[in-house]
Amino acid sequence: MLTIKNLNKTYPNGTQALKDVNLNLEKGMFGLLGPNGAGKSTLMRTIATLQLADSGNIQFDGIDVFKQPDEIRKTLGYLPQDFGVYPKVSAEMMLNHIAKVKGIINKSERKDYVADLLHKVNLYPFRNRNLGDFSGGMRQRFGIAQALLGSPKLIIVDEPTAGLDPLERNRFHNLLSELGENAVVILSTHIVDDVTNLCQRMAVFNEGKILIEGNPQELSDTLRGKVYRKHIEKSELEILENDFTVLSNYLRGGQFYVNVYSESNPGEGFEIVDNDLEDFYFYCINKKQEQEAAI
Ligand SMILES: Nc1ncnc2c1ncn2[C@@H]1O[C@H](COP(=O)(O)OP(=O)(O)OP(=O)(O)O)[C@@H](O)[C@H]1O
Repeated sequence: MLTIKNLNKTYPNGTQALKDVNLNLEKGMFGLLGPNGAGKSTLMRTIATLQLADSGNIQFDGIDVFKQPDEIRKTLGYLPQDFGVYPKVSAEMMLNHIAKVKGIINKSERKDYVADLLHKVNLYPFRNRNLGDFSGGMRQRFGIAQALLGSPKLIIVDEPTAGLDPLERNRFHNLLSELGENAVVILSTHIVDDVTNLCQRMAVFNEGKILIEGNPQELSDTLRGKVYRKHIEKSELEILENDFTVLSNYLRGGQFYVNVYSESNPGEGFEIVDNDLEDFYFYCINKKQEQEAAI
């Protein structure tokens, strides 16, 4: 349904944010994982018709995104990373306005529709409050509501759960997975667990390129039996990094641990772990750095 072909983008300052990106996405949720500056937002903004690429093309259900931006906007729901609001307008008034712009002409139909959306994101009790008086999480939920207006068939959400408390995050996840039944949903996030839990397909994106694409579970399984954990003192980390492929280091219960990639048991004190997508993600990013170091 969404086809991205040979997409390239270099900003005027010389930063090459997209390097020959190719993707084919079908209905369902697609997760985009990548470190800061990988180019995720650039890709999202380009699909959302907010900026042009230097070359390449994007098609959605027969619509050429660059040539027919107005057509794609009719079927697009977009939640950007930084969602600005008009501070002196109430949530209900703003949604009502956007609904009108999106073509919901009938007044009472629009009222019901907006009320339903406000219920969905748990903002109905605050519908008359000005957006400027919303908390960060409430603002984010409002952003989600506006992205869902008009039953979009292509939904792009850039780090949508940032600032949401655990209850609202769950609520949003349920909402997104419902939407994924009828739409192409692209979820850009730093939260690896969200991709594991929600997405049928995913890609690891770094330095403007797709490093790998696939099903989260299948990708994670490629490392099965090759990730080992060891409890170490923090001061030992540097030595370990010289000898092993350290995927990550973290604290658990106040203790310092490393996860290491190895074809066989790396030695005393290491135990095999039930690896997850996060290990795979770090493995991809790490491998890329190793390849660059070897060149
Ligand atoms: N308007 C711009 N002008 C110049 N460089 C830009 C611009 N926007 C982004 N960049 C650069 O392009 C690269 C990709 O940025 P982008 O925001 O797309 O990454 P990202 O993966 O979304 O990062 P994050 O996870 O931090 O949001 C970065 O090096 C960034 O500094």
